[in-house]
Amino acid sequence: MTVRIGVIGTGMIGRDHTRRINQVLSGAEVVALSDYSPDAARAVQADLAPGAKLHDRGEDLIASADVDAVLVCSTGATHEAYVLAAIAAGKPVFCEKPLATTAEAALRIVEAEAAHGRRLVQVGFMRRYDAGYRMLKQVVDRQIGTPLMVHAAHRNQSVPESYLTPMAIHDTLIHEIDVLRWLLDDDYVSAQVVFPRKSRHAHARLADPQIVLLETKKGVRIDVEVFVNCQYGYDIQCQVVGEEGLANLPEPMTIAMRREARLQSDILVDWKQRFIDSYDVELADFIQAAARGTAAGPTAWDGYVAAITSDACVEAQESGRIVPISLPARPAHYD
Ligand SMILES: NC(=O)c1ccc[n+]([C@@H]2O[C@H](COP(=O)([O-])OP(=O)(O)OC[C@H]3O[C@@H](n4cnc5c(N)ncnc54)[C@H](O)[C@@H]3O)[C@@H](O)[C@H]2O)c1
Ligand SMILES: O[C@H]1[C@H](O)[C@@H](O)[C@H](O)[C@@H](O)[C@H]1O
Repeated sequence: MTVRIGVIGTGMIGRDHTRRINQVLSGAEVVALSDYSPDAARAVQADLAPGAKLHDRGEDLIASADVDAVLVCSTGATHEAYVLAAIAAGKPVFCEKPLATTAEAALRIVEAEAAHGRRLVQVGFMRRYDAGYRMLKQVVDRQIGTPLMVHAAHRNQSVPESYLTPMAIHDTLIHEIDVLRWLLDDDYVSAQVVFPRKSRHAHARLADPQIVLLETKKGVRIDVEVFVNCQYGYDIQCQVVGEEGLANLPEPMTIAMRREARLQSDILVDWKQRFIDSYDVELADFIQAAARGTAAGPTAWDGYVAAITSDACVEAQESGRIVPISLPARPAHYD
């Protein structure tokens, strides 16, 4: 069976996922496209999906009888409405992170999926599919004893002026929020944000860098440096310290070169390259599950927990205080 997919939002990641589905993966085809800007959808149609139908409204794409499953790749604030519409139509939906921009909105999605009675939502937390994080998880689970601390860093080379202080949480840290609770099999109980000296490369409305301190239910202490104008490249670091040893996330594969009396290797600059394989694997998982009329991978519940945690971190940014995080009990169907 070929899963007929409609993509809503044809910006950077919507375009890249369309390429992936039509040129890299098997079992699916992008048959419909929609974007708030019709030119963006037309450009992706011309470049990557000549047979796809263009829809002015995402809601019409979701309702179309030609579409079996939906990818929501529009800007974060628009996700909730499209995911709810896909659930109402009974169609599997892959939603890019964040699932929603507030915890209340994410909860509405969790409740709609529960009322539907079957999993339909996969959230685009692709790091869970990354070979490096998967290797790290195996080591953390079996070889370094009880985890005690995590030191992590999320560095982007630079960000545009439209990127504001809270986006360091909703847009960037959200990857660590999800992947670290998965890695540790744990949840968060509190968040604090502290601000080091500001980089001169950060614009007026962005505090950069930031250090986010999270504490988990099991007592693990986590520090994540978010530094989105680090200048030198795109760099994701993660070190777990356990009772019997420590483990580091592997660096991306690169050539170590000896030249002109220097040992050198390249550092990536573009986030699209850093997790390129994991995007392929997450969408392959989505396609396989969608062919069975359901969803796999990171759940709406994971998206909801990430939203609660993000909200706490933003409150911590604003208040300067340690903000408690309390999660409702996880519904049994997400076990
Ligand atoms: N998983 C990842 O690593 C990753 C990477 C990048 C982006 N993302 C997420 O993907 C989403 C899109 O990010 P992007 O970088 O592609 O942004 P982008 O700005 O390049 O593209 C967003 C597109 O959505 C369209 N859009 C806006 N409102 C819309 C609406 N109401 N209906 C339909 N289309 C609408 C815009 O016209 C634009 O073409 C964001 O939620 C972002 O956080 C995830
Ligand atoms: O939307 C992007 C994307 O999620 C990247 O993975 C992250 O490193 C960036 O900080 C964020 O702006």
